[in-house]
Order: sequence, then C-alpha cells, then structure tokens
Amino acid sequence: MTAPLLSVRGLTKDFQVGTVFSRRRVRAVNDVSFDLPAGLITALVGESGSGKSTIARCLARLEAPTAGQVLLNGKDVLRTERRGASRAYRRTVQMVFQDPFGSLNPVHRIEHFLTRALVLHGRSAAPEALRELLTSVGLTEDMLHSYPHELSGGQRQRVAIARALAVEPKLILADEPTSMLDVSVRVGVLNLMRRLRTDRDIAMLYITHDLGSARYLADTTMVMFAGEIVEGGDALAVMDAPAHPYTRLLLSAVPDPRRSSGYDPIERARLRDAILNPTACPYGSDGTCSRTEPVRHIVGEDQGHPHWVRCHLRAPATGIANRLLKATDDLKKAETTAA
Ligand SMILES: Nc1ncnc2c1ncn2[C@@H]1O[C@H](COP(=O)(O)OP(=O)(O)OP(=O)(O)O)[C@@H](O)[C@H]1O
Repeated sequence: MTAPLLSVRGLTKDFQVGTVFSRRRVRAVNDVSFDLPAGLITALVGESGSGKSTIARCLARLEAPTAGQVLLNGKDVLRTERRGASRAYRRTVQMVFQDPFGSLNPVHRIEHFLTRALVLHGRSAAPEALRELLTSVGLTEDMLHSYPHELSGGQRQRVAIARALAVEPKLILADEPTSMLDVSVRVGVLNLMRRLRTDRDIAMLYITHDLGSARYLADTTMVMFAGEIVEGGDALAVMDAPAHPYTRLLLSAVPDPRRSSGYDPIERARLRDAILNPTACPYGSDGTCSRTEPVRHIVGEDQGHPHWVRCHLRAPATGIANRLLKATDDLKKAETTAA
C-alpha cells in the first residue's frame, strides 16, 4: 500500500449557528480519521449536508478544525503552523471549487490567474510556462487573453485546475468539480483529473454526491453520513458490495431504468428521513441497533485496500449495485463518444 501523503486524525468541526438569543452548536464533522495516499484518487461521497465540504475546507486550511490533527508527510501542521497554512503547505495542497465562475474574478483575463499563481510561488511566468499550463489541461494558448465569461463552464473549470497545477501540488482537493457542468463535458474533466493522477502522481480528494463518477474515477471511496465516515475501501468494492445501510440507500437512489419510478419507495422514504434528519442515525431508532458506538469492521480487501464499515447493521451486498454499474457504463459510453 502507498504511504499516506496526508493523514487526518480525529478531525472535528463545530459551527456556532443562530442569533445571540438562540445560539447553538452544529457538529459538521465528528471525529473523522483517514489517510490520503500519494498518487491515488480518494472519493468522499455523501448527501448534501453530510460534512464533505467542511472536511475539504479544513484540509485547505480555510476553516480551523475544532479538534484533531492534519499530518502532511507525518508533520502535524495544525500544531506547527498555528498562524495559518505555510506557503509550503499551500503549494503542496491545492483546492478546486465547485463553481468555476465564482472562483475566477470576472474582471481579469485567464493570463492573470495563471501568472499570479506562478509568481506567488516564486516560479517563472514566462510565455512557455503559461502555454504549458494551458495545454496540460487541454486548452489552447489563445485562451490566455480571454475573460472567464468568454469560456464555457468546462473550460473555466480547466482554467481553475491549471491554476492549481501552477504550483505543482501533490494533493488536489476537488469539491464537486463537475457538478455545475453539463453532463457532456463532465467526463472530459474527470478524464483530465485521472490523467493528472497517472502522469503527475497527484493525489486527489474527489468530493461528490454522484456515485457513478466516484466509481468511474476513484481508486478508493469513503462514504460520509451525518458528519462521520461510515464506510471505506476500494472504490469498486464499496460501490458493488456496499456494507453500510446508508451506502445502500445512496446506491438505491441511482435511477434504475428498469423501474418506472426510478426509486424503491421504501428506500426512498428512508433516504428522505436520513437527509431531513442528518444528525440522527435512522437505523438506531427501530430498536434493532445497539446503542453503543459501532466500531470498524473489516469486511474484505481489494487491490490492497481494506474494505471497512462502521455499523451494527452491516450487511452483504444486494443487486442495487447493478444500477451503479449502469451509471458507470453510461459515463464510459460518453467518454467514447467524446473521444
Ligand atoms: N460556515 C458555516 N456555519 C454554520 N454551519 C455550517 C457552515 N458550514 C457548514 N455548516 C453546516 O455543516 C454541515 C455540513 O455542511 P457541508 O457543507 O460540509 O456539507 P456537504 O456534505 O459538503 O454538503 P453540500 O454538498 O451541500 O455542500 C451542514 O449542516 C451545514 O449547514
């Protein structure tokens, strides 16, 4: 197994919400631990509000965790860099956001974003360097003089990726990088990410609620529910043999072309409950579940990655994974058409 580039231990993040009269605390991330190995793509999947972006923002050092450790190459960066991320950390760990338009100031040309990133990190912004950056993400040199609004959503996201690449990062935190793009251009951006992993050995944390794209892109997958990571392992193993009831619910929401409704109504009702009430485990309320906190159980191993689950009601796989296979097939077909 590849050594971890970045390790997270006991990461917890609370937010204060409400007014002065009704102040309360929301625990967005609760005691989360995982490793991001060098050169591998790790997907973090889960419904809206489960805490995925908060983890990414803590790792990008845009939020200060309430508790826990972030170890970059074994160094506890929250302890050693108390005043904020060092330039070396920012160079190693870059973030790509969901909204490629929001992350590029509309008053500047593309040349500005790339030049600034290169210069800030003490690198040459010579024309060849700019050209190389653009071509590495599948764009052409003439786009240097374009404004963000003159590019398509997919092209803007490629510019955002080029800007991240300018500092030669070792890890890219990609928070829903394709969710605002047309389906037809999503696969191109996913393929670009895969190429960066293979050609440049860049590790990625790929955050998404789209299980099909996680299965398509990632080496390993972690499933997040109500602020906790409840299942993890080889991406295909987690998707094809989900052991946690919540993973199975997420998979059940992948539309099934063989059913007119697309959803199993019972599964859909439970998923709805889980989303509407994300702080309570829906499987704990029916009396079948132990009250004690579930420990990690290893349920298998694939490609050298242990497949683990934290749930009292872990279960063997069912046929729902077939729908995900279909979604991945569709992506592969789109890839062939786009090529
Ligand atoms: N700045 C903040 N202040 C208060 N609460 C916050 C803040 N940021 C996130 N939260 C809360 O933390 C929880 C997790 O949010 P987060 O954005 O991390 O989830 P997510 O899984 O990334 O969802 P989405 O895909 O919708 O962004 C939610 O309940 C959210 O309302």
